[in-house]
Amino acid sequence: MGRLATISTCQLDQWALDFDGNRDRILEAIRQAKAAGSKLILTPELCIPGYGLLDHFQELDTFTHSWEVLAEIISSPDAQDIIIDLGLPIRHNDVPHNGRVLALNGKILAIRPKIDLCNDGNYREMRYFTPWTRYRVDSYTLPHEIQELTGQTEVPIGDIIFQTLDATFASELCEELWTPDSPHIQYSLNGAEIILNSSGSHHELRKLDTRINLITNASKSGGVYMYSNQKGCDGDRLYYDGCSLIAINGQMVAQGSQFSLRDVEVITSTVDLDDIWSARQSRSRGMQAMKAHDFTRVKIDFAMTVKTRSNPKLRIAEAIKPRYHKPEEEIALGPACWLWDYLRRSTAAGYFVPLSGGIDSCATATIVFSMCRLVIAAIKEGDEQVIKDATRLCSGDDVSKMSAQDFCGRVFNTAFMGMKEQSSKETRGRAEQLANAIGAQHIDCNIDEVFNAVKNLVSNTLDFTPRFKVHGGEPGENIALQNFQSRSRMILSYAFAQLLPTSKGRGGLLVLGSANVDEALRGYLTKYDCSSADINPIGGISKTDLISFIAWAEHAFELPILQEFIDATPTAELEPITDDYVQSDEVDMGMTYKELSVYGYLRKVRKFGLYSMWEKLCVDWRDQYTPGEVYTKVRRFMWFYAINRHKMTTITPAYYAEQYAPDDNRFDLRPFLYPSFTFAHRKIENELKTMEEGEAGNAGEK
Ligand SMILES: Nc1ncnc2c1ncn2[C@@H]1O[C@H](COP(=O)(O)OP(=O)(O)OC[C@H]2O[C@@H]([n+]3cccc(C(=O)O)c3)[C@H](O)[C@@H]2O)[C@@H](O)[C@H]1O
Ligand SMILES: Nc1ncnc2c1ncn2[C@@H]1O[C@H](COP(=O)(O)OP(=O)(O)OP(=O)(O)O)[C@@H](O)[C@H]1O
Ligand SMILES: NC(=O)CC[C@H](N)C(=O)O
Repeated sequence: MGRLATISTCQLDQWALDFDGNRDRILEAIRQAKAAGSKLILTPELCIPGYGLLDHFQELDTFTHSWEVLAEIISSPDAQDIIIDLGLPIRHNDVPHNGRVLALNGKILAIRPKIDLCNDGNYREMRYFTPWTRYRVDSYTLPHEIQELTGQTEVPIGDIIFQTLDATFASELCEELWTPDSPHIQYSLNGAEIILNSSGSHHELRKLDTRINLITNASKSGGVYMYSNQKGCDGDRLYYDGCSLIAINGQMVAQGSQFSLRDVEVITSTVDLDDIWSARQSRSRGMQAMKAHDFTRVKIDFAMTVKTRSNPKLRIAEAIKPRYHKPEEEIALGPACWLWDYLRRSTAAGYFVPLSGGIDSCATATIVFSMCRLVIAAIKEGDEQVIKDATRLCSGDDVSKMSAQDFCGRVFNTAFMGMKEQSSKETRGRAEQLANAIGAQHIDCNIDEVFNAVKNLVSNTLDFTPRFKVHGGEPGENIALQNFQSRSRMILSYAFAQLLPTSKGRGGLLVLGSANVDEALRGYLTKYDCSSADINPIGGISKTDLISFIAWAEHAFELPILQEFIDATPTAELEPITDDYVQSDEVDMGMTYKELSVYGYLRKVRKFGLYSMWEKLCVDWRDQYTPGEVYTKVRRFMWFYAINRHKMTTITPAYYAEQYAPDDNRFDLRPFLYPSFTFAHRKIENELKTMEEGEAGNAGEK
């Protein structure tokens, strides 16, 4: 008894097309795994070029450079005597595949191409890769340079199981785990002891639970399941959230961090492969195993395990409980890590936020502060890369003794841009107090001059003076006047971001947006106002989640001022305040933020049209609203959604965090010029009529 295998997985903060950096991070992970006594290391999906290359996967250079980097890795003296599982695109018979290359001691063992590609939501793998056919195995002719390096010409490529002298394992790539008929089922029935899952899986609020359930379920009938994921922002809207882990027989024994600024994190465990035996001793499994597909086995002349007796001190990993963050923590940490990667990789000098005193820009600013807290914590832990990047951002100054507030003051500027009449002293005061509390450099100014200049120019040119609604103006005039203000703020934001003394990096300060996912869905924003920014950390987060986040951050970040943001009624402050009128978001929108979350979920996640949405809500909301009232609500939502959909084509790139994000650029592809939904309206109205007639009939019978 006792076949002890010490094995490693890792999470790497790769960057699309950063071949040098990606290679260095992979080699560092291999070094750390070897230092921990590992005989096998798993790396994330497509980790050599990076996962998020999108159409760069169609370039031949990407294939060539990936092999060149692979050659550098496998020939490195640091990468010997350990089985290495690497991710790169593979061209076989001129068909592109998303592949894994397994190597040992400078030789290629075999190639495992991905069978089930991911093509939902943000994923477009079918655009660049062809799925490998299940159970197929071919011979692959290695690129000439690799032939020269390894002395090999051909290696097996396909759906295979690997067999060392003392253990068996097989690869399963990311999405393959998420399918109903995952390859690991057949591998496991064939006796494969370890499944190696390499992933490029992004953060989404409350998603980790699904991932961990899939992994623990995949190993519950006996076996080891290793999971390796990318981490960080690799050049796009997604944050890959690590959580690489090792499980055995349905129980987790190791889990990597979900959010951290560490570029390389290696997770190593020693597992006893003989522990798998007992978990596989059911006759029903045995009978299924007799009928399992017979896989090609790639034999490896290498021992992965040691006997317990030869190393009695080796500690076998024990079961641990999965670690989940609360959604509020996920909001604080995920976008903060993403912002840090974006800042250091863009080489900009810092961030700028137009701070209104409302909850959304407050959330964006608090996330920047969260980033500063993470940076300072990483500096204290001695993270060399973070120290280097932070020192650059602070113009070479010593960062070792800085507080989060000190660092924030070096990389973050905010500005309140008020109107003398419309901006209340409360919003102005809140903005300033928040900036002071987090240490940001703050500007307080009024934009009346710009507003009046635009208004006068337009009035003189058109010989027509627009008036606010409260002064007797028509809706169109009222909105035009609001938009003069909001669009001027956008121009001023860019002017400040470019010219503030802190703007010493390439591109100055990056302007952050703070339109939330619900406003985007309803179109409650002015096109090209401050909703237009460089990037937006909260554009994929709902208003309700943002409020909970601010409530959490008040205590977690010791910022008492945040309570005042929660207590305030959300208002755009774009219309003059009078004795009996203060503009309020939910009144303006004609729906609540809570309702918007429901519509967003039904439209995108449940894939409901107007009619199905009405049917569903007639049931879900039956205690509050009649079917007729539900119809009015759904119809109103779809109307605003449709007339404002064009705003999604230019919406600022946002951290993707919510399943119902309406971002038209990558995630939610739909038309932006809609007809009115007369067909669905008529159908519902007919049904309402039938319902009314039925009720009248029933009443008559009584
Ligand atoms: N089908 C179509 N395809 C392409 N473009 C189309 C279009 N229809 C209109 N447009 C364009 O869009 C323009 C109308 O959109 P836009 O200029 O944005 O203006 P609009 O949506 O009419 O008004 C902005 C709304 O957002 C509210 N707001 C503004 C600022 C902040 C907040 C907040 O608290 O969050 C709320 C404000 O109170 C108002 O209700 C048209 O003038 C036209 O240029
Ligand atoms: N007085 C202001 N000073 C600075 N920026 C402002 C001001 N008013 C609005 N903004 C910017 O414009 C964005 C959208 O405006 P608005 O406040 O109307 O909408 P919001 O999405 O409800 O945001 P918030 O909750 O931050 O107020 C804000 O998030 C903020 O970045
Ligand atoms: N890269 C992939 O195959 C992604 C798979 C899966 N849908 C996830 O989000 O993790």
